[in-house]
Amino acid sequence: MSTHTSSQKITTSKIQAMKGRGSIVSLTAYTKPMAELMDPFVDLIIVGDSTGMVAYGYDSTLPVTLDMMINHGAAVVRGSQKACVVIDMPYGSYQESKELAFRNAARLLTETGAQGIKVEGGLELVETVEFLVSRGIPVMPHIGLRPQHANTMGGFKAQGRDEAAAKRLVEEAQAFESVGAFSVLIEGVFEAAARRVTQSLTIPAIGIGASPECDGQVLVTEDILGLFSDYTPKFAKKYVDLSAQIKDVFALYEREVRAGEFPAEEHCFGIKKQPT
Ligand SMILES: Nc1nc(=O)c2c([nH]1)NC[C@@H]1CN(c3ccc(C(=O)N[C@@H](CCC(=O)O)C(=O)O)cc3)CN21
Ligand SMILES: CC(C)C(=O)C(=O)O
Ligand SMILES: [Mg+2]
Repeated sequence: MSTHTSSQKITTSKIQAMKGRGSIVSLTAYTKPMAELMDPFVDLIIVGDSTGMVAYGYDSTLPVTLDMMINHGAAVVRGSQKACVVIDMPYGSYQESKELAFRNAARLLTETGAQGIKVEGGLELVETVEFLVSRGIPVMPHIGLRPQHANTMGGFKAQGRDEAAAKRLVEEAQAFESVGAFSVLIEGVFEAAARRVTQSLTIPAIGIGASPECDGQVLVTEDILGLFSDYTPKFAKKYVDLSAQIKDVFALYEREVRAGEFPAEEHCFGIKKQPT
């Protein structure tokens, strides 16, 4: 882990100051090589607990542990020069008490070098966010569709459809802003609600499946690359089908090995001629 704060690194304060200055660009990453590839193009890298579903094959994000997030977070930090890195707190690591939330959030920052953490919640979490921010931890609350709450929300359902729901999202976002959140993430929300939330804040609202009304956009990287297809959220645009290209390479490799065409001479340590 780097012990010096690099001057070119985008801080959470810089992300906060990007409100109203054009769209903030963000993607998820779980590994060093992927972080390295996206770093020049994004302002913010989110180490998402979606890794549980994307990389581990779980059918929800609930089994993801703090240790998993620390390992992925440290890998992503090693691959990022410039982008701000924010790590998801996994289910069960912050809901019980603000003290436990602080202890676990501090581990995420100190053991990875990331700049901030993200927690899923509503008004019940405002006190915790205040506790963390006042003790030096930049926090991005995640509102709207909250995958860690799928069991009590009837699955992965879009949020903020009616007036009451939109009003509640605005209340939650404003409460988080008032206790010092540097930004909010808003997921799976109807456009009108997303617009109201974004316009009601002086901190940026970064959206996933929350319309172009937000101050920035994030998507799960494997979704845009065509590397994940267990399910496809409506909002996940597939820019390329890398799965097909990877399968072509595997098929070619299989053919060459079975045909004895690989390895060729240039891939071998040649047998040294014995002096006779
Ligand atoms: N690969 C991946 N991409 C994601 O965006 C993502 C994850 N994993 N894991 C964590 C959560 C789960 N997410 C999801 C998963 C499924 C839907 C989905 O299928 N939604 C349907 C129904 C919406 C509704 O009924 O209102 C859709 O059509 O989008 C949405 C978000 C978003 N996050
Ligand atoms: C919404 C995204 C950034 C997320 O929380 C995840 O990937 O886990
Ligand atoms: Mg998440």
